[in-house]
Amino acid sequence: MKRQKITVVGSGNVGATVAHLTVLKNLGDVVLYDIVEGSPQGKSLDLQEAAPIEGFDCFVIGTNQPKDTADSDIIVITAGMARKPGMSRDDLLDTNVSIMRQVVRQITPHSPNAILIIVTNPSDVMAQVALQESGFAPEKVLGLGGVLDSTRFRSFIALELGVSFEAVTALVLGGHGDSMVPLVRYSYAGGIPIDKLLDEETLHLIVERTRKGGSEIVDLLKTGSAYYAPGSAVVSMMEAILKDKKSIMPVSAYVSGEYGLSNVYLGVPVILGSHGVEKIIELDLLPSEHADLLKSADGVKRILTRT
Ligand SMILES: NC(=O)C1=CN([C@@H]2O[C@H](COP(=O)(O)OP(=O)(O)OC[C@H]3O[C@@H](n4cnc5c(N)ncnc54)[C@H](O)[C@@H]3O)[C@@H](O)[C@H]2O)C=CC1
Ligand SMILES: O=C([O-])CC(=O)C(=O)O
Repeated sequence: MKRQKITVVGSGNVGATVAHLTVLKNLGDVVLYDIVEGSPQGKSLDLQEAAPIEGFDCFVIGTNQPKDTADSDIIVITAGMARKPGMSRDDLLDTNVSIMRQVVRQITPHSPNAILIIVTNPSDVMAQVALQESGFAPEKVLGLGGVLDSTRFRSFIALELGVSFEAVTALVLGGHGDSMVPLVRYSYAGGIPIDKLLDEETLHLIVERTRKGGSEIVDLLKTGSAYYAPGSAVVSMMEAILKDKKSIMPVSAYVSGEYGLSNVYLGVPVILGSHGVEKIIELDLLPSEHADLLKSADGVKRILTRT
């Protein structure tokens, strides 16, 4: 069987965490790429040296050469600036859009069959930039958002109920920003709808905390943004693709008519497998939920016009 090859662009907090989790789960060989000399090389050697203890059989290399990423099955792009307190994700647009264009132009021609997972913020807009620059099919380009926002939502519900984290499933749709749409109606603990277990006011507080989940970490860290939960979210998406799991998860996908929306990346539930986004699932939304989704899409489209 061919060894799977995963390129992680950007060897900073999120990139290094993704690389670490990837090898711990034995998902494939990892190439860590960055423009800064020494950082990807040092981090990858450090990771490689954990192999005998952790029992993984993956090669990890660090590089500043795009050609070393050739023939990757998945390319995760985390290159770019992270926000600091007081900034929104959209404030990163101008800096990160030029980094995204440069990275996609340099890296993707070496791996024409790869699936791209875009992490760099604002991630819905960056996914669209990556789509344009790569010329890849839309189902092969997806963004991180919903899986991270949903794991935060799930964590807050589990903490409030004092139950197993695993027992909670929950869904967050929309753009990965303050107008994301946590769906209480599609969230369960042990199969029980959460509105049967928590009162309206508590649910409202949990929804608001989820919407501001990224900022909550930024305000605590002060020097950058979250990376452990984002790393886990990315690796769960990678695993779905590499193992052709047909997982149902909310990812930022290119919608073409679904939910009455077109030509925009937005968090929607999809079936994720070896072909990338294999199907977008259209849920029956209440008028208020649909209105929230449209509002969130408008926000993404507004930023898109500035690229
Ligand atoms: N979509 C999401 O849910 C999330 C998105 N993010 C975003 O991910 C990005 C990365 O965050 P961190 O890893 O915390 O930042 P970081 O500052 O720790 O790492 C960024 C890395 O990108 C590298 N880089 C910059 N320009 C590059 C280029 N042209 N080519 C290759 N590498 C380049 C830097 O040298 C640095 O190593 C940020 O934009 C952040 O907002 C972070 C968490 C979640
Ligand atoms: O908040 C940020 O800037 C990073 C991010 O997207 C998140 O943690 O949700």
